[in-house]
Amino acid sequence: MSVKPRAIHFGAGNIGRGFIAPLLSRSGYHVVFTDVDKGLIDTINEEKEYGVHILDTNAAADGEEAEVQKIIHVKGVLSTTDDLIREIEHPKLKLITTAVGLPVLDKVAPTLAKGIRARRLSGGGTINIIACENAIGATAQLAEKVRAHLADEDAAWAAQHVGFANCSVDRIVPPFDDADSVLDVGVEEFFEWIVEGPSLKGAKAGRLDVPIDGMTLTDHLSAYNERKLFTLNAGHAITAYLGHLKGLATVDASIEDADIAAVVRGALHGEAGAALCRKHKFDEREHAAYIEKIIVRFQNAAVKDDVVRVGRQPLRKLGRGDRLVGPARMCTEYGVAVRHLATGIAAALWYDNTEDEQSVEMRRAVAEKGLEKYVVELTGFEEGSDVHQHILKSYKELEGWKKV
Ligand SMILES: NC(=O)c1ccc[n+]([C@@H]2O[C@H](COP(=O)([O-])OP(=O)(O)OC[C@H]3O[C@@H](n4cnc5c(N)ncnc54)[C@H](O)[C@@H]3O)[C@@H](O)[C@H]2O)c1
Ligand SMILES: O=P(O)(O)OC[C@@H](O)[C@@H](O)[C@H](O)[C@H](O)CO
Repeated sequence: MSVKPRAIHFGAGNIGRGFIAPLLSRSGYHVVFTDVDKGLIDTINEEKEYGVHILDTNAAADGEEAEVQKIIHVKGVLSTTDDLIREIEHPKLKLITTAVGLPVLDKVAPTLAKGIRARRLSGGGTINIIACENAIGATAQLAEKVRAHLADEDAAWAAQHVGFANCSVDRIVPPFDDADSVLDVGVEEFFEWIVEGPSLKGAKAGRLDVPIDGMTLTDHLSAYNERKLFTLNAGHAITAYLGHLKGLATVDASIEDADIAAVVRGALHGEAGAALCRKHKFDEREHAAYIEKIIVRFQNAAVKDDVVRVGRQPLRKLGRGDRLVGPARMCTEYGVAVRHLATGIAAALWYDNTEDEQSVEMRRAVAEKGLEKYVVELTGFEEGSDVHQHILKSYKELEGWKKV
């Protein structure tokens, strides 16, 4: 039996293979991927390794090959089988992470509850669970869903032996098919994984027994969580929706468009940024540099990220606490006028992609309910309010941006 500490990662997709597993692996964990996709799990078990290609714009411009980091000795188990429950019982298991998409946590929760019960009955030790999804408090949401499936004695055991820590996770991992193996992923060089330290359980409270190289622990996660979602993801979404409207396929091509860049900079610097600095007392100059670094990441032509990936599930992205409406609401709370964020919200409402179920549902609702009422329903901004008026005005203006 391997003596290495083990980690199970739910979701062997882009962020799982391209970000979380590489950090776990280089920190000495044996990584077990679990996924609903049987083909993917079979391939992981056949190949047992894959490459992470670092997509660096400067290297690409100089004609250099991308650096490839090999991730070795990985294993896969299908998430719908009892093999996964046996993995959760494993005495060497220390950590469970997820990157499956926020709505999928509903499906992961009953499996985790079953695994936690099995671990208690088999005398297993303490573990930590971290949901690496783009949302504020994703792990707390998962914890609540798991507890709903636990019997009292299992919940009492979990309260002692299972740490649920929220996190903020940042690395752009686009669709990638430039390699021979389907398991290979392409990633930007940058990454940031910030985890709520006080929620972790182990030999020493507030830290992992086996630390992860590249993970930062903090006591102030909510500030970092909002900073990332309301800056990177807000800017990313606005770039993608405006790019899509103009018929552009990638994020780098979209941010090169002067009209789009002006909206993104306006939304991030003067609006979301101003509100974040007021709320969290971020240093204004440092925050401006944080924004500009993000814009350089969007410009990375080696990443070639797809606006359709970045714009996926527009209704989730238009959620009241999410990347567009969330910062707009924070602006109104902190006395900052909302203009460019209103354009971003309007651009999201224009997002028309028949292959995206939420886009289809949203465009149908715009037609059936009328834009005025639907904006109130989605955003909570009252009809006639300043932000509501600006969303409507931008929506009309953006019609002129549409590629004919
Ligand atoms: N790609 C990025 O740049 C990036 C960066 C930061 C955070 N994230 C977040 O990470 C999460 C995953 O994003 P992604 O880009 O890796 O998506 P992805 O589609 O590439 O991967 C998701 C994986 O989850 C699997 N999955 C679906 N249902 C499952 C279930 N019930 N059990 C186990 N596995 C299941 C899918 O088969 C897929 O392999 C999302 O919440 C996203 O917001 C993504
Ligand atoms: O994953 P989503 O759909 O929440 O958002 C799309 C992108 O903005 C996102 O995946 C970013 O690439 C990522 O958050 C970078 O850290």
